Amino acid sequence: MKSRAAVAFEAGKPLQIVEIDVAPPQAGEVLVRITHTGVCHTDAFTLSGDDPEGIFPAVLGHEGAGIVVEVGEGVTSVKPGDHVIPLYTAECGQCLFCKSGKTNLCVAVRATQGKGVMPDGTTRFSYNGQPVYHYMGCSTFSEYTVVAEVSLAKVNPKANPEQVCLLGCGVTTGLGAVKNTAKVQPGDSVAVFGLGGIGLAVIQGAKMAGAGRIIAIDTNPSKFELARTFGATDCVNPKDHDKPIQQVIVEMTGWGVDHSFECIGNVGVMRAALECAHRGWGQSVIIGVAGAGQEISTRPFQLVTGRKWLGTAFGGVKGRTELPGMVEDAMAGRIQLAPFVTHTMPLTEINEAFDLMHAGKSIRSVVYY
Ligand SMILES: NC(=O)C1=CN([C@@H]2O[C@H](COP(=O)(O)OP(=O)(O)OC[C@H]3O[C@@H](n4cnc5c(N)ncnc54)[C@H](O)[C@@H]3O)[C@@H](O)[C@H]2O)C=CC1
Ligand SMILES: N[C@@H](CCC(=O)N[C@@H](CSC=O)C(=O)NCC(=O)O)C(=O)O
Ligand SMILES: [Zn+2]
Ligand SMILES: [Zn+2]
Repeated sequence: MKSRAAVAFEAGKPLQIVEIDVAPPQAGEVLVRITHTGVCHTDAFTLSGDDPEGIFPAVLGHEGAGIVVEVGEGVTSVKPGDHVIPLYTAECGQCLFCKSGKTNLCVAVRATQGKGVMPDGTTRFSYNGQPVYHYMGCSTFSEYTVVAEVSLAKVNPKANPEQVCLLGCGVTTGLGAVKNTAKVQPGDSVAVFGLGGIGLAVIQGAKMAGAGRIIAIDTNPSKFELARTFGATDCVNPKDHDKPIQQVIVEMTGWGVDHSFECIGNVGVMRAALECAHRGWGQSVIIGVAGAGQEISTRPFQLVTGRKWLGTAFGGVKGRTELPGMVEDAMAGRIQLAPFVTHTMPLTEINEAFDLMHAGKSIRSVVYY
């Protein structure tokens, strides 16, 4: 079948809106009509050419909501008409990782997903007879996409897709990082570096966890108002200080914060986030994705004196098990999604979403089909 799609033909170039061919779902696969998709910084990261797993031409996008159109052989957990959120972190329930009870990092389709193909090693997308690759197992920048059954969470059909698509990545990652990775406790102090969709979701999660002081840090002060709305108690612009930001945070708090979160993808800031954690027990969670060849560093003394460095993917959330409940929470107002959606646009204007992100003018742009 034909599908309108925004294709990344080349790194560093705008997406092109074209009509691609989408082959039918094979065994264990599902054809989904995407109705809405958020644009996450990770899409921009891969488009920039910095992603070691980046492969072109590809249909990017991984923060979507849609409706099942057709299922391949053997698919039993979803049927045509079901409302779904594609998952870049699958949940098969059978692999070593799923069964461990220790992680959400299912490996069922991860190896082929990283190569831009479906589990059988081939792609369902083509343009002018040439292969176009999948992305993060989702490819939500195509109106019709093919996804592995294990990469779909079935959700309440009454949910607003313009908002719940954000549970496909940004908001879930931030909330989950607080709850599952850092395990923030009532009264704990928190520092959040980077106030995009991820950082603001961390702030929302910290507030929900009953955190005491929540320090929001960004070089773009236009982000502070929304950060305060979500629960930030202090807002800090590193550019206003003539000393390292970690020193600023330590001086503000005495010994540093109980938890810090890096939500940018900047290895220098990752170091600062670790070094503003409390002596003896402070921990720092890396959420941001850094480019190929980048490495983190700090003095080992920072760890010797009790700080911990952690990381999280999709906030440690098991998508098929937990997303349906998170959608219910959003519908009941227990999770706020509306404030994240600063812009909406049709697919034809998707490049504007990237421009707004790079200009620091958006939190989330949601594209509709
Ligand atoms: N680990 C995971 O599962 C996930 C990771 N990510 C990653 O999280 C990061 C954030 O994503 P988004 O919120 O979508 O990005 P965004 O671009 O919307 O927000 C980033 C924020 O960081 C701020 N910033 C940039 N440099 C800074 C600096 N030196 N100091 C302080 N603030 C600075 C920007 O002004 C902006 O407000 C990206 O690296 C993305 O790839 C995103 C989703 C899931
Ligand atoms: N492909 C990159 C790494 C990209 C990455 O770290 N992705 C995050 C999700 S970012 C979402 O917006 C993640 O969950 N990683 C775990 C995974 O299994 O991909 C590289 O190769 O460096
Ligand atoms: Zn994302
Ligand atoms: Zn698994």
